[in-house]
Amino acid sequence: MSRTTLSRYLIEQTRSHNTPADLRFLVEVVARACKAISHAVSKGALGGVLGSTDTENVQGEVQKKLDVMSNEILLEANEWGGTLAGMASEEMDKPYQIPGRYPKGAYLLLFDPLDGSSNIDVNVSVGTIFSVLRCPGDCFSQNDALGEEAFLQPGTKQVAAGYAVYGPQTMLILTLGDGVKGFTLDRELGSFVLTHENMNVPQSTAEFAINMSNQRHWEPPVQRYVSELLAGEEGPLGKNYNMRWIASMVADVHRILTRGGIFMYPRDAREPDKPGKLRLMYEANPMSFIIEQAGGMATNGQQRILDVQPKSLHERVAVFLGSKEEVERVTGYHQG
Ligand SMILES: O=P(O)(O)OC[C@H]1O[C@](O)(COP(=O)(O)O)[C@@H](O)[C@@H]1O
Ligand SMILES: [Mg+2]
Ligand SMILES: [Mg+2]
Repeated sequence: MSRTTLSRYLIEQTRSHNTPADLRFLVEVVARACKAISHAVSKGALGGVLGSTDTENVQGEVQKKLDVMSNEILLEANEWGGTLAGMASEEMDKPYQIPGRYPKGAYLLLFDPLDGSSNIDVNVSVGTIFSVLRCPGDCFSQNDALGEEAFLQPGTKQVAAGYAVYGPQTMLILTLGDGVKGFTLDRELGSFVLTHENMNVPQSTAEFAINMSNQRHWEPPVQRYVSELLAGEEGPLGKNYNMRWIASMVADVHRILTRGGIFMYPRDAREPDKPGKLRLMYEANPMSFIIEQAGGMATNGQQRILDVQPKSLHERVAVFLGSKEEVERVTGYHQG
């Protein structure tokens, strides 16, 4: 029996679900870039790709060499194809303008080129997260420059989202708004092959993920919830919970997509003007779209993440996502 590659899946989607041909091409190009990033990541010390640069990104974080390389790979792969009006990245201050020599298209691509950078040098899974929006009608200003405003759309407007995880296997997880598919990179074939037909997040779980070292900074609803998880069978939830924290959102979310769980990165008291660590546009929105499409739930404690109206490109947001029962519970604790 022939195997379903990503290309074949996308062509079938074009036929059966009217996925536009330019969106199909866009996803294929992103997948090709992820293959190149996977290749670079796998070289490790042999390829001289480990370690940091002497630059900082707009968030004030020191950039790893692979953060910069992955960003460049994604820009170069996507700028000429004629599907995009512009791109935005966690690693770039301002939106990337499609060079004048290339045709422009209808979509906006946003990405976290390398998620989990702190894990690169210790050979733990990292990934790439991406989100696709339509460029609104008034996308370009009079001088043909693409402004930040075009990107400031709530997550409900995403037409596609996905991530690649560079782990023991390289996988690409994709949603076009019709469920979640998982593809595994066949290195001999050079193609992503459909291996996970319908990814579903179990409704209930006994596994949680949070950076416990921040406990003293959390707000009361999260303090309450996590203390109940830790109380186990003797506590109000009446069961024992296990904990996992990989510190790469892609890897933590991938585990949850595979076997359930709840992932939390709450806002805390350290930087009151920043609601959490994770970025709404590059991390929270695409992951929330995927989790919801897989039957899970994603909130910032107050509301559905996909409904948050972004005010700036690099905005941060608190994140609670995964198995519905637990996300509902901790969200409820925020609401009194
Ligand atoms: O350092 P901490 O608190 O464990 O934070 C880990 C979180 O930060 C992130 O690494 C942020 O992503 P980047 O590596 O893209 O900056 C998430 O992937 C992860 O969930
Ligand atoms: Mg990240
Ligand atoms: Mg990153």
